Amino acid sequence: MTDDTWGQVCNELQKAVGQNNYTTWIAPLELIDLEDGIASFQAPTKFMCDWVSRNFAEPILSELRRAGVSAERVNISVPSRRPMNGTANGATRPTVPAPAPAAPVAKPRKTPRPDEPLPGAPLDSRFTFDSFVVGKPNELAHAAAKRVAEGGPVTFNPLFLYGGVGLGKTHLMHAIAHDLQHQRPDLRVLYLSAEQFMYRFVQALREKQIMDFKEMFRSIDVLMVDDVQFIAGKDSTQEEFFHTFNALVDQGKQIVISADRAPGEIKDLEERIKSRLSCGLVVDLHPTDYELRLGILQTKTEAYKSEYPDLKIAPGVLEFVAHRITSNVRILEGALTRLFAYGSLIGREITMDLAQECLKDQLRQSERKVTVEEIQRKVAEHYNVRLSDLVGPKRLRAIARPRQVAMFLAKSLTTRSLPDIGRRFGGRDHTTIMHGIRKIEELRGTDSQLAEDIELLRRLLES
Ligand SMILES: Nc1ncnc2c1ncn2[C@@H]1O[C@H](COP(=O)(O)OP(=O)(O)OP(=O)(O)O)[C@@H](O)[C@H]1O
Repeated sequence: MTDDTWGQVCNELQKAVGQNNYTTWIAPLELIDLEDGIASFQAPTKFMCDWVSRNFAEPILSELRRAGVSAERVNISVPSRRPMNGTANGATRPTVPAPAPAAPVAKPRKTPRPDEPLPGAPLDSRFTFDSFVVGKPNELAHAAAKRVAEGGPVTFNPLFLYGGVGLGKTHLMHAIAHDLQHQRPDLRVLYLSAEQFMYRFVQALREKQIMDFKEMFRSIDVLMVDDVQFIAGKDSTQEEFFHTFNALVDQGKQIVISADRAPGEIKDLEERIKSRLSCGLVVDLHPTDYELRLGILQTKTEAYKSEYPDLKIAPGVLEFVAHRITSNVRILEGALTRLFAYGSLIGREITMDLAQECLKDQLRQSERKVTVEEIQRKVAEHYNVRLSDLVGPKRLRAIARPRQVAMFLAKSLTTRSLPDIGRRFGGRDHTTIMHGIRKIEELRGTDSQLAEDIELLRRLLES
């Protein structure tokens, strides 16, 4: 086979397997010879040799045949000793032509040694299992993380942790890494964010070090990737992540992933990746409840007090903060730090008044803003009427009463004016709204069912 024929085959292969796969897997192959119907290639690493044999031998063979080469089999091997130029036996052989334009000369490749430090993100020494407070909303995630941290046989792969901002995903991943470092120092554990994964991948491409990148990632025993939603829509990074993921899972290595939502809900993430991510254990960290928030505040206060024994905090203050700041743990921690700083600066006990004064901005921000539309939706659901009827002109009592309840709640739970509320109820006049509100105020005193409904709706809307 001439170099021209092979060049032609390569062009067709690029179309058949895609540019990315071609560059990663086929371009680095070295064509050795074609004898007795066997097309022999050499791959730079064992991993690559296995991967290409499993995934690309078929397309290579069929493109060879289409180019008129009589080949029956493709054989890929790894050179026992590779001289810098030429092949194992020293003869100069045609190399697979690279499709990309000339790029900087690649640095010599190196195989990762087990003792070589991994290019992960630094671990926060405060994020341990000891400092993680467990409550109902996070108990499953905590238990699963603990299991992975034992470093025993892989039971679920991957462990996929998801939840809203600041609920402890990163904390748990760091805690796993800390424990593994102590209990299983023999394991190569790598924690990094999906953004860092992409950055390293792009850097490897730029520096023509992609094989080093692949080998490094495939040498890991426990890989943890934080905020995986970041790679959604980034095609080449997704592709590389997918291959890394598969290679590790195939080798029985543990993977832990975190994201801000469930795999199936991450927009612009390839279907095959979503399905791969879902096939282990998917656990969500629920928003905190009052007990968990209070537990976190108490734990952090105790830790603070052990360092600053003079700190005095009046009874009820932590309960007040846990009750009022409900957004996420990061904001809760921020509020507590602010309280401590304030208390130590003025050198007084942190009382309820002081807490209210010091946290007024946070308290205002975390006040839940209920909208008129939300109220209408919830009321319509509760009374089983259509939303369009609730805001429409129908005067039937079965619709008029829920509508008045919604008007009443809109006035008491939002800051909207009566004319504004009227506009949101199908353009009604403000006097109609006022009439509706008065009617409900009156009835509430006598109709206990109505009073109960209103209380329930209020709680639902404010939760
Ligand atoms: N259950 C908990 N016990 C103690 N601290 C917690 C708990 N949950 C969260 N935290 C603390 O809250 C802060 C935010 O947590 P973390 O960074 O792990 O959130 P995250 O879920 O990764 O958020 P993001 O999606 O923004 O990355 C950290 O300081 C962490 O220690």
